[in-house]
Amino acid sequence: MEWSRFHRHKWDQATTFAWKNFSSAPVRRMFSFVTVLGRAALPEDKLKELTELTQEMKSSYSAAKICRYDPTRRRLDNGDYDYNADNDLDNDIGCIPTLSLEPHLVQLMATSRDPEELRYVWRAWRDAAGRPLRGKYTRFVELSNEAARLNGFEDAGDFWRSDYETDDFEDIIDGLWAELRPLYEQLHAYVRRKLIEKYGDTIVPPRGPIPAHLLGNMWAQTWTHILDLTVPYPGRPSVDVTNTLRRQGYSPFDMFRLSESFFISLGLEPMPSTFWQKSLLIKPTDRDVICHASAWDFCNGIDYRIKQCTQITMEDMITAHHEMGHIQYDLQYRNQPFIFRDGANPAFHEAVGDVLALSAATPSHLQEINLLANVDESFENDINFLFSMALDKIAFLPFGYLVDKWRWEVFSGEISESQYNSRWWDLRVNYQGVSAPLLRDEDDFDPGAKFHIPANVPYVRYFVSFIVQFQFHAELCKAAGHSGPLHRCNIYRSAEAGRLLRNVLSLGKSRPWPEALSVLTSGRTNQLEAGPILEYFEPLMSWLESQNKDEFIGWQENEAIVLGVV
Ligand SMILES: O=C(CCC(O)(O)[C@H](Cc1ccccc1)NC(=O)c1ccccc1)N[C@@H](Cc1c[nH]c2ccccc12)C(=O)O
Ligand SMILES: [Zn+2]
Repeated sequence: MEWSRFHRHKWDQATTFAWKNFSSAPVRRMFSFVTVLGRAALPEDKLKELTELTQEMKSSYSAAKICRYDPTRRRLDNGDYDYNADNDLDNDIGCIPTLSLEPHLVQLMATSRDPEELRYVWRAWRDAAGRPLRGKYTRFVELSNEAARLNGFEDAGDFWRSDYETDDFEDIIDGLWAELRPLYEQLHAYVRRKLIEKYGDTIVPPRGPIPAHLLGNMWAQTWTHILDLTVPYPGRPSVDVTNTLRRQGYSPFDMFRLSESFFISLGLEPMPSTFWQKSLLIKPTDRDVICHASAWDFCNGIDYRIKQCTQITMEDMITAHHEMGHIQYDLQYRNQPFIFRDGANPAFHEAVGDVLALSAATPSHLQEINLLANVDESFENDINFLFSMALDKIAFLPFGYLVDKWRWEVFSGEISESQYNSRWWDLRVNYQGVSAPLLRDEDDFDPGAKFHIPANVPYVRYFVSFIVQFQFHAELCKAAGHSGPLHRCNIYRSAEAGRLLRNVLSLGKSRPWPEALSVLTSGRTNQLEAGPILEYFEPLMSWLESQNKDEFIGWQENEAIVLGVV
């Protein structure tokens, strides 16, 4: 509470100055930030309620557990699994919920190929993590909007979008999605065909949305875990090096060291020594922690930490790069005035680590660090690599887009509490072309089963990051003197690429992000552009179009197969 009283006092002071007329642009910029108080603008009692609500939602989500799938458990007369059997203990088959999202359910959703087990896990997680938050969320929205209005914004969504310092942000996002949707639809059609080959067309509708539980991820936001079912040219060395990492005895620390060595090879900063002592890289066994990965800057130029419940998988190696990218950005702008120690916009912060991972994940780099056997640069291997990258970077786009589309409409009141879940599934079908594998209603709260909703972390930053990271990749590859297809570029050890990256990251938030983009591109552009990501995936787009020539592209909502559960 102390801090907010001090903060409000500074706010009162700052808002009394006629700072908007100050002659110095950086000083005006500083005042424009320090006069935004956020939730501390609320009266004490409401601030307390909002803080407690957020804490309750986060701990409820982090503690959620489900029972093991047991196919022998009682079934309804229509043959469906009786989910309620878990709870009424009188028939002595009640269970003890023991499975957590990380690592158990992540692992199950990635590796199970039993549609019934997948459907059980998909639903049980939403019962345990999403449903209990529904009532809290409505009050949370009210208080968040009140705080935003006290800061002069329309609502909390308006406040969040202000981080991008442009009044046509939604148009920009819509335009980028329109450019990328054709590529997504081609990937979606190809993957749907492969899932029909695996599971049959009674489960996967040939012209409809893909049931969300079959895509290898709890939210169907990344499809990398069904690479084995969908890879274009099977029988070649897999670019998923999970097994090699395990065979070579990699520890979580080794994976973070691997990421650090990539940063150092570019001339960027090593992790401070305290990082290795104070970070939490392994899930503790004695207490519940919030396992969702995060990176922390303790604002003293020394103490920086990552918290990640790391598994030895390729996915977690990529995430390690992502998290370390946050720390690297923190280190690069640590000499800026305090108020400017932030990303040029939130997407830049999400992009840093991913840019390096675009090089680190290339087959040539994986060979260089002995994680992949020598593979020849054949057309088939190229397509396999691009396809596996698309299962992450392209599959994610509509999800990255729709999460905050839903939240902005909740904050603005376009979506009322009675529509939370139906509007969520409208967006999931419309943008992502995925459907719920069983009936949903307004007792469910499926958005709440995704970390960023209870944790109140904005999400469109990832959509923008997945686009801008390819602009970074293209420019750094140019600086590194790369020639040839963009997807083969590896900037490892390039001092020139490192210098350009440092020039952009060290700006922090001292300049509007278009100026940071102008530095990145040597003045060629200052806008978000889909060109680089489309260029990167161009060979795959042509290949998919030829593979899909007899395929139904897109999906019809009424084709969705939804199995009712009484
Ligand atoms: O949430 C994350 C990674 C976590 C984070 O690093 O973005 C973390 C989220 C967070 C924010 C606030 C409190 C707790 C967690 N963000 C940070 O740690 C962070 C650090 C410094 C500045 C800004 C954010 N990724 C998203 C999007 C995503 C999916 N697949 C990916 C692959 C690579 C990179 C991102 C993703 C997700 O898992 O759905
Ligand atoms: Zn992040």
